[in-house]
Amino acid sequence: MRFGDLQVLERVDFAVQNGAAVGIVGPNGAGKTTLLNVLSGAIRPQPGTVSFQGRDVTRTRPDQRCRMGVGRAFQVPRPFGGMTVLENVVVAASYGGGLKGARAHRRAADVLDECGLAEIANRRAESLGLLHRKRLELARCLATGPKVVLLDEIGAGLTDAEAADLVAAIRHIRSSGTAIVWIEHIVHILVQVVDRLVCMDTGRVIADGPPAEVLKDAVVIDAYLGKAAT
Ligand SMILES: Nc1ncnc2c1ncn2[C@@H]1O[C@H](COP(=O)(O)OP(=O)(O)OP(=O)(O)O)[C@@H](O)[C@H]1O
Repeated sequence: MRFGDLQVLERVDFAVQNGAAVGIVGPNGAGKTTLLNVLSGAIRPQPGTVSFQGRDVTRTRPDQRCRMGVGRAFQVPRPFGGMTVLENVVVAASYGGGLKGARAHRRAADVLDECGLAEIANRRAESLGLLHRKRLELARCLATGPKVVLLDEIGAGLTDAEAADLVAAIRHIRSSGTAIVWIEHIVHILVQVVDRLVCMDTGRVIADGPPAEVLKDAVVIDAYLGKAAT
């Protein structure tokens, strides 16, 4: 993937198995969000292919990929501010999940429970603080009934207690068989959920494997962890 003269992803070969949980780390500007954009269909790789469950989806629109089971939670949540929390999740269940009427409402109610939002279901999204906005972003993603969720820095800005709740919620998602691809700078949170870590730097995958091994890889320490620690 390139933007003008800027090569943002280069020879990235990346596969996620059914039900797997993969963390993606790397310095700012490494290309992590761009990779999620390619996987979700927001941008088309040039050249390159994206497959989902054995089907080439490179030319499939993001909304169609969502209906197929590719869910996404964005780094900067943008809910429908004038709608309530419940209405936002019903929209996701209906348009992203393809459910109608009572079934969409039932899915939305279940997801609100799962994400700890049931008590504020009738609040307008525009009135929410950061924690609840992040939870709503996750809820909207889950309401689409995904087979894989692409999560972009949903832990950023949360307190330790809030992050612990988030870890529990994401573990629960995983236990239901949904695969997880999670970009996160807060590595100690990430490794509580994932069993594989991919480190990117300047558009390339520089390490890919069990978290304990990736975190002590000299190349990863030099490109990412060393800089993060200083
Ligand atoms: N639409 C775009 N047009 C031009 N350049 C872009 C575009 N999107 C991303 N970039 C550039 O691509 C590079 C990778 O950006 P990307 O957001 O994928 O990095 P990242 O690893 O997710 O970073 P961060 O950890 O800061 O979120 C950056 O140099 C960014 O400025």
